[in-house]
This record gives sequence, structure tokens and C-alpha cells, in this order.
Amino acid sequence: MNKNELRKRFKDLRSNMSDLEVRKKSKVIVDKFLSMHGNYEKYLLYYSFNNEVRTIELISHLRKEKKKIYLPILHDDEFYVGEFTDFSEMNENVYGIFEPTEKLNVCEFDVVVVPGLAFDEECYRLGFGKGYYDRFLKSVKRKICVGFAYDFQVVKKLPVDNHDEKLDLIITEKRILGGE
Ligand SMILES: Nc1nc2c(c(=O)[nH]1)N(C=O)[C@@H](CNc1ccc(C(=O)N[C@@H](CCC(=O)O)C(=O)O)cc1)CN2
Ligand SMILES: Nc1ncnc2c1ncn2[C@@H]1O[C@H](COP(=O)(O)OP(=O)(O)OP(=O)(O)O)[C@@H](O)[C@H]1O
Repeated sequence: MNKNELRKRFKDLRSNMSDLEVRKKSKVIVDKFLSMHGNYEKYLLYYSFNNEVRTIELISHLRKEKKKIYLPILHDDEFYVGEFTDFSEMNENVYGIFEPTEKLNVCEFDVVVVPGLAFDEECYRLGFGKGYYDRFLKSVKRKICVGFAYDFQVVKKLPVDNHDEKLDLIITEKRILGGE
């Protein structure tokens, strides 16, 4: 299957998940992430939508711990980041994803957590095909880049292009890939 066929297949699979399945699996993934992460301060997360692995509870948890949380902002079809301050201080973007109101110039994080439609056993990811994350990750320093995935989103091998960025770790509700 090529990338577009894979995108369609994995969008369909994800859209068929029940809310309960999303919440249960997301909780396992987030708990695993929290139990393994080091003493980090700056997190670039994503604000989950459309049955992606839920990050809302993770955002609340890290905020209580006074961590710095950043989220993507799309502007003129480019990927920027903003700092998360409060759930009431967010805008909805063209895709219906909530984002902070103010863009910031930050290009160094401790941890970057990325969503995706599919992932493979070598830690490559397949996104929506706009190249936002691939281009953004090229320009950003981080100690670790983690993909959050449901186990059914992991395939043996994805088609890979030169510009595709490899993740350090993928966490699913059943296993952890990478990290050696
Ligand atoms: N939560 C979250 N935030 C994110 C991303 C993401 O993947 N997830 N992005 C990563 O790039 C950027 C937004 N990029 C996007 C690019 C394309 C589509 C899109 O084509 N959506 C389709 C299908 C949605 C679905 O079926 O799940 C659509 O709107 O029809 C959405 C977001 C920045 N913020
Ligand atoms: N570093 C880059 N520089 C220039 N163009 C890029 C870069 N990375 C990706 N692109 C372009 O972005 C488009 C989408 O790339 P690709 O199909 O790999 O996206 P994806 O990894 O599935 O999704 P995304 O990165 O949006 O989550 C391609 O047309 C590609 O040429």
C-alpha cells in the first residue's frame, strides 16, 4: 500500500473506535509515558482530536506539576507553537483542533510527543500528509521524541521518504517500541 492508501485505511480504523476504547487505551498509554519519563521541564504535546490518543488528562497532569507545555498552532499553513496556559484560553483552528492563542519562538524542548495515523516497528510515522510535523521536527531540538499510538496503528514497515523523521520511542497500550 502507498502512503495515501495507508492514510485512508488508518483514518477509517480510528474513526470506528468507541469513545470508551479511546479513553481506556489512552489512559494506559499516558500512564506508561508518565511512569517512564525523566525529570523534564518543557513538553511539546498535541491537543487530541478525532479519536487520536487522548492528551487532555496528560496536559492537566503536567500543568499541575508546573511543567511548561507547548502545543501546535497552525498559521498560514505553517506549523508554529504556543504555550498552553488554560483550557479556556484556546482557539479552534480550521481543522477543529484547539490551539493556544499566541505564537511563540521556541525551538528547544525536552520532550516532543507526536500523534500519527500509523507507525512502524522502526519508529517511522505516517501523518496527514501535509508535512507539518516532518518539517517542524527538522528545525527543533529535543531530548526525546515520542509517538503515541494505539497498537493497531503499528505496522511492520511503512513506505519511507528521505524527509521522514524517525521517532525515538513509540508507546502503545500493549508495547513500547524503540528506546534501546
Ligand atoms: N491533535 C493534532 N494536532 C495537530 C496535528 C495533528 O495531527 N493532531 N497536526 C499534524 O499535522 C497539525 C494539524 N494538521 C492537520 C492536517 C490535516 C488534517 C486533516 O486532513 N484532517 C482530515 C481527516 C481527519 C480524520 O479523519 O481524522 C480532515 O479534516 O478531513 C488535520 C490536521 C497540527 N496540530
Ligand atoms: N523537511 C521537509 N522539507 C520540505 N518538504 C517536506 C519536508 N518534509 C515533508 N515535506 C513535504 O510534505 C509533504 C508530506 O510529507 P509526508 O507524506 O511524509 O507527510 P506525513 O509524514 O505523512 O505527514 P505530516 O508530517 O504532515 O504529519 C510531502 O509533499 C513532502 O515533500
